[in-house]
Amino acid sequence: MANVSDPVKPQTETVPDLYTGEPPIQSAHNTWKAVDADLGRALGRNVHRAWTGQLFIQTADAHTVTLSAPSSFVATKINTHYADTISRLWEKHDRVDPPRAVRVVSGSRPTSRRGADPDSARPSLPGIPGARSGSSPAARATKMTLAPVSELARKRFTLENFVVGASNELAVAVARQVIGNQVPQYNPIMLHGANGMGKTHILHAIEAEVTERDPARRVKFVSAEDFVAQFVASVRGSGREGMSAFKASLRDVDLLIIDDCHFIADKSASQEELLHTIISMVGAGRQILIASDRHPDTIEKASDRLKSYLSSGLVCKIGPADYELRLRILDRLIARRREQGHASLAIPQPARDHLAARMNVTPRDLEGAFNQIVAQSEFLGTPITLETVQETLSDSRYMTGQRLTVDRIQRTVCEAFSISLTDMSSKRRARAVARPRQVAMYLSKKLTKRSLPDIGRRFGGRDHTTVMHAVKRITQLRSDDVTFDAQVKAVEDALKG
Ligand SMILES: Nc1ncnc2c1ncn2[C@@H]1O[C@H](COP(=O)(O)OP(=O)(O)OP(=O)(O)O)[C@@H](O)[C@H]1O
Repeated sequence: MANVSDPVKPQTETVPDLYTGEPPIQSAHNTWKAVDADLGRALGRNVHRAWTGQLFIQTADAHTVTLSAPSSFVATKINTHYADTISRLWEKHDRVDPPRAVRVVSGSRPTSRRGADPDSARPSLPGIPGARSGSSPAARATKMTLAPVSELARKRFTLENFVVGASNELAVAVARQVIGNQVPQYNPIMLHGANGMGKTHILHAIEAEVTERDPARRVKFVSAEDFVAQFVASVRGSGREGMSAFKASLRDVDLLIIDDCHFIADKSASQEELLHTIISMVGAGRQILIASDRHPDTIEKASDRLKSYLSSGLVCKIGPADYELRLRILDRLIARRREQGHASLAIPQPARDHLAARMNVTPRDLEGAFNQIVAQSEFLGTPITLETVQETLSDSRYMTGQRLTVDRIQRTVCEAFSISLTDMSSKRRARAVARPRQVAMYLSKKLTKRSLPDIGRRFGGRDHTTVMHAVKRITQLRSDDVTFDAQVKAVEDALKG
């Protein structure tokens, strides 16, 4: 069995497995195909694409499979949020009997000219390899959730490293308020914003700063996925005591942080448990901080009661980063890379401008493109120029993030006007719903190549004349009403970057 304190070694054990007859690395690849497909379904396409979809098989032997993430940040996020799901699915699909332990490390592909990231020596899934034979999923879930954020993550995800702009300044102010005040001013606090906007960064920064400033203040950070896994495990397996222990582990703290809460939405029993957790924390005067990729009102399948409690304290949005903020994030990335020993790293101004202008989706995409450009220049020993940046960004992976679809327009409009996605296709005619719907139709016509009938179909099967009317109405309103015009322009800018 691989010792997690060893650095990642090339795969050594090539003896075919007695059960499958396949070499371990081959069966690992085959198993991964099935797990990869299931992960997309279990976590949702966006989450999978952003995180677990980036994993690849690093090594495999008869006992352990090592999955590698492209950076220590991605490895940390996967280990703190998705490790249990990966383990569970691996166990389900592994072609080797008994199923192998899985661990996630950060590091480059085996064919790379570079060695594995030193981070990879860290035990990324504490307890997993040694615990496989005897430990229950619940026990493993608990261990994983309690795994401390790595030192590296702690140093990196600080408020100091978080670049503040108009789209996130409220969230940062709220974070500072939570860090500085033991007595909650607003409770619960709900932080929402699309994937990759920096929610997890802020949450980790709060956790780290509170722990450092005041070790007596008990802080618990849990992903919604682990919340569900532990809740289900305690319902199924460990009787009344297990359930009490689960509740206590969440509620007997001074600050409870729950990430990716939208994950709980379609799980009714977990929703109920979350609701009672919120009520209990607020009632006891203990701070609860929750992050989600959307406004509570637009979490489909969340009960009205849960939505109402989630919105009952303070709801704080992190909006899309504008060009100026993206440029400053880029500067921060460059400065950090220089501090890490790449003192000569240089990106000429036109290349920086191009990068910040093109990578108009999220800070995560910007960071991914930056890493790609720097790595390419290091590996090839070539300088970074406007041309090399243009070439890298023409890669389809970066282009797909920017493609404007009716679906993306609808989601962005819903977020901007705080209505639910179902309202886009509903028959509701109240102005609070009908106007944003018209805005989404107008923007779909303006920003995509879709025909009027096609757009109509995507709004609950409406006629093309309805879309035409929406386009006329919004055009008229924009010229009559400057405030409304500014509102629509903000949405359009966010979509175009
Ligand atoms: N304002 C910012 N300044 C510096 N880095 C940022 C900023 N916003 C985001 N990032 C970086 O972008 C990456 C993605 O951020 P993070 O994972 O916190 O997003 P998220 O909103 O939690 O996404 P998800 O919903 O997918 O979990 C991280 O590397 C984070 O450090």
